[in-house]
Amino acid sequence: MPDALLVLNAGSSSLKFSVFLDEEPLRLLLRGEFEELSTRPRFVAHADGAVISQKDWAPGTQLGYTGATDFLFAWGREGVLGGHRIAATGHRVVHGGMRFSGPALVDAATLAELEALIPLAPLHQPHCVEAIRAVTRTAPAVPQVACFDTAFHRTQPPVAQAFALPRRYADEGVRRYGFHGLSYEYIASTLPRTAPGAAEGRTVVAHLGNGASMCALLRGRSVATTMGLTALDGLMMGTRCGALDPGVLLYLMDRYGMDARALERLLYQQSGLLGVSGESSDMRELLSASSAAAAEALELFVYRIHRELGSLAAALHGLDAVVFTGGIGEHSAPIRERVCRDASWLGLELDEEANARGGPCITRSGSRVSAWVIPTDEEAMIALHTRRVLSTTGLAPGPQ
Ligand SMILES: Nc1ncnc2c1ncn2[C@@H]1O[C@H](COP(=O)(O)OP(=O)(O)O)[C@@H](O)[C@H]1O
Ligand SMILES: CC(=O)OP(=O)(O)O
Ligand SMILES: [Mg+2]
Repeated sequence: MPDALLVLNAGSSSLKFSVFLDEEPLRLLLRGEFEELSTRPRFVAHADGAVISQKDWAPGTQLGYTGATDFLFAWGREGVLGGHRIAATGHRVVHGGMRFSGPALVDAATLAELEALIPLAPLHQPHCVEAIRAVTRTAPAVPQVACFDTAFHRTQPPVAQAFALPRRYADEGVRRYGFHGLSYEYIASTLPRTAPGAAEGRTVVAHLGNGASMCALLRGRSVATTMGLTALDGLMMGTRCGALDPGVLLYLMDRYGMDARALERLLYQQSGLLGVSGESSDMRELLSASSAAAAEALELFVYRIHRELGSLAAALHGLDAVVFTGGIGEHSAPIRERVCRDASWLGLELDEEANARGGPCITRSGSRVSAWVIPTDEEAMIALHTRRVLSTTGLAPGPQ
């Protein structure tokens, strides 16, 4: 009987999980999510498209990532895994800093390094560190593998990773890292099958979810991306501001006496779609809202994507294809349509019907630049990395 691989993706307020069977190719057994972990926790698990388990906690319950992980392992022992043993847990870890350019087996030293990177990803890193600690406590014999959002971008040329700051800051690691790398890596791995021209050429992938970024791929390798040292830079996001004149920070500090924590709250949690609309960080809600502020938030969201598309096309010295992915990129035809219309000067001719259908190709047959909708799967990428690390470190379990 094949072993199971558990994948944990700790987001800013949710914990997504998947269980894959270690077959060739990997087979998804079930997946699910905990939402609103510190306010109104909910758990749901799906298998073969149907809900197999659900639980709601009382409003105000502080389940947290530790409580969620403990619950998940206890639930797993109730028979839902059909006797498959969990051979390893793979985690999405947002920041790998300078040290990690590929997945790594977690030990005490690795965990300490991940913890030291918390200030660089305050919305994400504390949660994956907490999930790793919880698994260590609940299932100490299960090996854990950290898979980094930053790793895929380490192929970028030095100039794309540089800030124009005095050199000593770069030497201590103040440079552009980029994120959503597991998503981009997954998309790059599917291109030869789904969009062969894009796989061989100059492609910009737009990962548009709660967090949003874009990546320039040259023959499937990252050469530039919109996020930087932290997951704040680049596009406007659900609650994050994206690119900002650094002078704004100086102004806010002088004018309002804001310190680092106050700026962190403002830039990570109160800005973006939420800040500009004053209503919601959720794209679905804004698309159905009627206020002028919601319309302005959408206009700015699309404008920023278009501006970054031009910039990444410049980094690629041209453009052959655009890929939309992430919750918004995969599901919002109106946002894709607005971006593609703005990008018509690049030679992108939208096929409205194909776009309304959700693709995969959403441009007309003669379009010089093609555009695609490709669902991402960060969890599958993590499972693949986890399996590889297990086999290269000799931890892959033998027949049972
Ligand atoms: N049908 C849809 N139309 C428009 N936006 C959608 C749709 N479905 C999901 N979204 C948006 O996707 C975003 C969440 O993206 P997702 O990639 O799931 O988030 P996360 O970054 O938390 O993984 C939300 O803004 C949500 O409103
Ligand atoms: C890095 C990042 O922004 O991740 P997410 O989209 O999950 O918030
Ligand atoms: Mg995401």
